[in-house]
Amino acid sequence: MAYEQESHHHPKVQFPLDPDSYKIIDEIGVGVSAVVYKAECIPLNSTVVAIKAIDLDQFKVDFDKIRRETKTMSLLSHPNILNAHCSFTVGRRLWVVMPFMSGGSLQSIISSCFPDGLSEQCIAVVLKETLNALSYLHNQGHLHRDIKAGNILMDSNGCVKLADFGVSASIYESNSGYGSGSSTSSSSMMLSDMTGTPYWMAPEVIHSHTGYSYKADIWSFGITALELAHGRPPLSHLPPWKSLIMKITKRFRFSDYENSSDKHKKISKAFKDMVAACLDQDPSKRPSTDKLLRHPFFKSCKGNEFLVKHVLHGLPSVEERFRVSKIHNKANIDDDIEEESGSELVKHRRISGWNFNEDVFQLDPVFPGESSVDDSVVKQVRFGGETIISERVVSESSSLNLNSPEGQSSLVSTPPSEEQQQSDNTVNAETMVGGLMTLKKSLDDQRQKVTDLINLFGGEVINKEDQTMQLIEKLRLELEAERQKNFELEMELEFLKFQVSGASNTDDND
Ligand SMILES: Nc1ncnc2c1ncn2[C@@H]1O[C@H](COP(=O)(O)OP(=O)(O)OP(=O)(O)O)[C@@H](O)[C@H]1O
Repeated sequence: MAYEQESHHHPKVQFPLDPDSYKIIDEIGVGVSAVVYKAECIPLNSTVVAIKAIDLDQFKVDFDKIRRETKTMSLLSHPNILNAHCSFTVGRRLWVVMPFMSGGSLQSIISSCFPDGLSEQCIAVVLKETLNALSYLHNQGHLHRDIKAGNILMDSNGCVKLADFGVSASIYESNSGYGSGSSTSSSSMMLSDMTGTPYWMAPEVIHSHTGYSYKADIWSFGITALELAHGRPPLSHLPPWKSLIMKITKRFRFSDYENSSDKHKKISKAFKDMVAACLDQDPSKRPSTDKLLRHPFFKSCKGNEFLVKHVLHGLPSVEERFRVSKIHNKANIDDDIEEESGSELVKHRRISGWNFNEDVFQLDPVFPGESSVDDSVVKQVRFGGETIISERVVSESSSLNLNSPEGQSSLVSTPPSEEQQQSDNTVNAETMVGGLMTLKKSLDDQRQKVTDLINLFGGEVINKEDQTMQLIEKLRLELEAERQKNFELEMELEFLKFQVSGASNTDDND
């Protein structure tokens, strides 16, 4: 076994390092590459634990690195950080045994019980505790790299802990290669290897000029704030690749997250101001964790009992919620399939630009022919005293045209106005290539997810997909052969021409 078993800390309580000591009770979550179980540790009085089983086949695992990092992580200790009990490999999976947090993740809480988000008072408690954890990590010289509601867990006392730091983080990281002091300097390397969904990713991580820094954690923290407030991260109504394009083309702004369903939601000035600071495009302008902790939004913040009363009270168990969400997801997939066949045209129409809709605080797509794209005005929206939106949307003829091969949609922008050019980086080739690589990765991930789901609900479609792929491959080969033949014929023709002209030349000479 390449990875030695590792008991993480607390020498008093030794969690056993073999799978047989654990009795799996229920599935409580699935991530991109892991399944999370509720289990009992039999030799330890059947202590309830959570086990995250990570599929190692998906990662280029560097066991030495994981071992080193888990050692370091186990030395970290903070009331708002969830430390794993131990970890060991089981076949091709890494089991990370950790305390069971009965409330589950904030993501699972909001998605099943608070679809329109939590109240600001609850958010303040959750974020403050998260910030305590993040501040501790940053002050110890560590980055989290995956701040999101899915990684913030709550126990039965309303205590909030930041998770997915340590073993799993180091796996994802060893795969991603971005990070402090990393020898990976090629941005395309960093991007092509990047894992995870992009909604929480800071623009500079995608652009990759500077790589990941503390301030990228702050960006993700800001996105998480919006996620808690609205029940989902900004742009999540778009597929990940589109959210990426919007960021690459700098079309992502703070207000993009607003959708018409929450337009009546009252958001306090302090909250807007705090989030706007975290989501500054310029990392150096984003506040540090310590500065954030002093922000007025966290003044007169309630305690954990408040969360027990307003969030946990009456909440179904995490396993129950997971069961329901699984059924719900399946229903959604069915809906999508139906919708796809019915309104394909609408969904696959090309988009010629984006118009900022001030009334509903969102970006509306503009379809070719509707010609409502204002191609002369630089739109600016002021928000909390700062200019958040500075958008120039122009007609189709000019510059960047990301036309997907399927002709699904395209985003079009023009060269920025002079004053914009000074402040805005224009999209360069490196950025585009990097971004597209990330995009490809994201699409691959999505494809994998869809494949997994299809497998889960019966594999028939897979065969169709396989057949289609085979057909495409066959056609590609045929096309290639055809091209080769054409080429040979052309060469032959050239040769004949040459011979003919050579012959006539000699004739002339004669
Ligand atoms: N220690 C734990 N106690 C209780 N529930 C947990 C625990 N760890 C994870 N979960 C539940 O399992 C779900 C999935 O966890 P996981 O970390 O795999 O997912 P994720 O962070 O949403 O996805 P990703 O793999 O993209 O990071 C969480 O949303 C949470 O509800």
